[in-house]
Amino acid sequence: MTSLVKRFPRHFAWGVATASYQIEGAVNEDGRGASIWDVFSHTPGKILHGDTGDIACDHYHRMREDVNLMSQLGISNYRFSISWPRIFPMGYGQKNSRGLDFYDQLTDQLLQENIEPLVTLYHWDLPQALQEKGGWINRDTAFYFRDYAVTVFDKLGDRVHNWITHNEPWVTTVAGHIQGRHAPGLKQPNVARKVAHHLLLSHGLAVESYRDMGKGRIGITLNLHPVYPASSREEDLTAQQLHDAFHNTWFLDPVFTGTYPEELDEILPFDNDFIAEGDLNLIQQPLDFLGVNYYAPHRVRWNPDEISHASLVILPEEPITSMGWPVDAKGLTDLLIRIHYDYGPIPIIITENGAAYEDVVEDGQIHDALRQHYLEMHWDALANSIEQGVPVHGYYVWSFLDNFEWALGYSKRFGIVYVDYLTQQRIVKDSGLAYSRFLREFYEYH
Ligand SMILES: CO[C@H](O)c1c[n+]2c([nH]1)[C@H](O)[C@@H](O)[C@H](O)[C@H]2CO
Repeated sequence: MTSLVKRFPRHFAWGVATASYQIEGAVNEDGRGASIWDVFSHTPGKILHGDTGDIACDHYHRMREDVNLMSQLGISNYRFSISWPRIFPMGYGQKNSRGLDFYDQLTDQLLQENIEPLVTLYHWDLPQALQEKGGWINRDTAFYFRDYAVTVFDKLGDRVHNWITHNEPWVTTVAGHIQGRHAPGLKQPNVARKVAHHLLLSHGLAVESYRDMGKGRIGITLNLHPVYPASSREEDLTAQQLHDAFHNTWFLDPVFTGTYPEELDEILPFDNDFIAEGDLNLIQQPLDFLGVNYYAPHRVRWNPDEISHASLVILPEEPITSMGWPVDAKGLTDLLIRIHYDYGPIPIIITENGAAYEDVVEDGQIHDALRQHYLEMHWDALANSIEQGVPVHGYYVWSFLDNFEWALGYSKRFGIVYVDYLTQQRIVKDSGLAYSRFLREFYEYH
């Protein structure tokens, strides 16, 4: 492993990541308002096994224990998200001081343990009260988001210097408003362009506000995939182009060039009456970094029945995780090089990378060799990217803890720390111990 640590720069930020609804629990405590995920998870049939985030990892009550465990493992960077309905139970108006206090205490605890926070403002848990006013279909939500962001910047900005406005607006747009498999559970493709635009507008408003308030770094996190054609046939090359627009440039282009990709109009035609003068300038304002969530590449073949006119192809011989996602670390290198050369020298942080596998507790240990190998292959791919000139500044494992995996509930485990949901016991998996050893070597070397 020693050779690998030498391939990363001295100040490279190694960390772990989580998200509020997936780990906190305490959904009815200390003034928290309902989120769209509380409503969605309590709607019969939406979540596997009827699981909900009501308790999750009980992190709201175990925060100090969890931060201490990170410190024991030698983790020095922690990405977490803030639950908007803990701060504004109705989404706007009267703020909830006890909700702010939780994140205030979490931030102080992290800093006491020399762990640098990276805070995501929105990881999908919209206040239900705003959904009842139209949610992201309503342009007002973008401005309520800005006001929420300003409140959090004001409370934590003296100690938090690294911010992410949105986690994966594509998922909110597509899974939440086209496919219906995520909250708010809508199947309305005709609103998708508007939802995506309002999410991006809210990003721009938050960045603009931060520039007036803070001196730290702010970016956005996008879920991105390299897209490979299944063959050199013309139709598969067309599928690659359209799928790339649907999954990648739909959000990369407005953020970095202030335009929407024309290919998208073939897939999701729209009348641009919801785009106001100045919106795109606001959306494309300079960022300090791009957060990239990478798990797997997409290999596609032409399929006009799919919204992106493409179907994913999994090769019979390629290894997959328990999510059915291919294991292909070179895809990370290909993706980062493409971003670097298509969108300029923007610093990149891998804000999520990890794998779900079936974990078995044996004599109090979890020998998750497949997850450990997945992670180590991706660290090597990341080093290759850096050696090819891509300015990668950090990497966060998804996830620190096993947690609520959205529509799949607790059936999928991504953690480097195992959570026994009956007892809430934490058990560090072999992959977590390996990460700890790697970090120790890295810090000793540098
Ligand atoms: C294609 O994977 C996406 O980029 C993605 C994967 N994941 C995510 N986005 C979300 O940001 C996390 O909340 C999920 O728990 C995590 C694991 O599913």
